[in-house]
Amino acid sequence: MPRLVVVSNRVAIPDPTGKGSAGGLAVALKEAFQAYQGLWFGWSGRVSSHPSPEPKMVDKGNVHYALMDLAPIDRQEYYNGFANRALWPNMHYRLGLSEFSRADYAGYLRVNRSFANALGQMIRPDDLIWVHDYHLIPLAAELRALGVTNRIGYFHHIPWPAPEVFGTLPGSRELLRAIADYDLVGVQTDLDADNLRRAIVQEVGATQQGVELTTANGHQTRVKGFPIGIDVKGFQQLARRPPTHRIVKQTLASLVSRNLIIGVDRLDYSKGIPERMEAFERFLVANPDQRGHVTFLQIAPTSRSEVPEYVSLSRATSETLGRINGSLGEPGWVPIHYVTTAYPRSVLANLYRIARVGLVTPMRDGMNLVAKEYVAAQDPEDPGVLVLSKFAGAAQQLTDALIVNPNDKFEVAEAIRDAIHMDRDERKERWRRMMKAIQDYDVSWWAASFLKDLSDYRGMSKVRSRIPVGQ
Ligand SMILES: O=P(O)(O)OC[C@H]1O[C@H](O[C@H]2O[C@H](CO)[C@@H](O)[C@H](O)[C@H]2O)[C@H](O)[C@@H](O)[C@@H]1O
Ligand SMILES: O=c1ccn([C@@H]2O[C@H](COP(=O)(O)OP(=O)(O)O)[C@@H](O)[C@H]2O)c(=O)[nH]1
Repeated sequence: MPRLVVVSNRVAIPDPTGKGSAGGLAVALKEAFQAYQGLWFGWSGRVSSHPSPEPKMVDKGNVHYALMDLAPIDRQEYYNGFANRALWPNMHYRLGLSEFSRADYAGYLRVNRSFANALGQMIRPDDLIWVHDYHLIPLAAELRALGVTNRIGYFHHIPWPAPEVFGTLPGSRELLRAIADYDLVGVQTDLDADNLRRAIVQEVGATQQGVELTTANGHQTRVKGFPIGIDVKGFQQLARRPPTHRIVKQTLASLVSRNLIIGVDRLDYSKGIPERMEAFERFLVANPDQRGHVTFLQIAPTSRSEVPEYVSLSRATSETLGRINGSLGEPGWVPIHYVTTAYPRSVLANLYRIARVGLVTPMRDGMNLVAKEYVAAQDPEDPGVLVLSKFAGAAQQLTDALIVNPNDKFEVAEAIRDAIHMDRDERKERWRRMMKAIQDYDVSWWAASFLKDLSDYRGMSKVRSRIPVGQ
């Protein structure tokens, strides 16, 4: 059995108390690491003025964690800058927000190179290497340039936009060349896969046969959709537990007999939070009988707060919230409850189960695990209704949600109305079909099918003679 080497920007070390809120990737990889001996390499999350070029090693269970600190300039240029101010908005179709800077791009390439230098020394000949996320696209190219011939896979968690959109980003062709140095590239949906294959053919001159692409140097790359799933059973168990957390008890007490609508998202412009608040406002204006009978709880943990666009979003969201609560609220009833704290998954599971409507309306989203968690948490005998944006990857699988265009607040308002009034039989039938979709493609399926495809790779991962990107 080969060793599994996972590389990601954020590394989730298990919380010894077991109480911490595990991130999506940590849960997703937990099972993969049970089947393989593992090494997980990435950023420690710490910034230090003189970071060591060697990782700090931490051992937990059968996984070795190799953690790299970043210098302040690296964090700024690589994470806040190129990854989150240029790539993230471009890949979420927000070209007006995409800020390219040559210095940031150079910082992005520099961090990828220093990660490759540190990781390259730890690689054994049979290791399977699995890289995650847009922060690390050039990593395989850098490893190849160091002589690493192992099988290397990459999973892209966010949307891959149409070639015409990605092509607007300076450096995009170089990044496409770099991505072709992976042996297997996984994306969330078939549409993402089609977009990426078209771009590699158009910009790098690769030839295509089905999901296989061959570049001029003879390297074969397979680009396929592997929709990420959740730990359905684990989430169901959490949701069935009686509410003990103060926040859940308080929410229940404050609802009295009102219906709860819930939204849970990082405070990110891709999630459409102010737009969703305005759709809820429209719902209340169009359905005055519902005023005082429904509460919308939006949980929106602060995210990437050093990036200017996120600061503006935070301000705009608070303004929208204040305006709506001021104009439609009544003594004893606040229409929208808004919190920017992150809650543990156990609390979310209880809240999802209480909520009559799950409102998941991103403007664009790779997958959106919250949509799947909301479904998993429901009471089979009295399930709530999921209202889901057509632009979330999850909409490709959860076709029994009420699918909406988040740009149309009238349409979203009507879906909220339909969800509130939907009879129990229809709710049960829709829920049953959505449950089947998330059970058939859960997180174990995701990790196992990606790793099987990567293990089966029989192409030749030759050392590149060409210069790595950015030189
Ligand atoms: O690490 P941060 O900058 O705080 O951001 C949090 C994570 O956001 C992104 O998540 C994506 O992956 C999810 C799971 O595949 C998917 O459901 C979602 O649609 C994506 O937005 C990002 O890809 C991660 O790197 C971040 O850690
Ligand atoms: O207060 C919070 C808000 C979110 N989450 C978790 O964060 C993940 C968000 O994943 P998603 O794919 O929906 O969006 P992302 O933030 O990765 O873009 C989900 O597993 C949520 O349960 C959490 O643990 N606490």
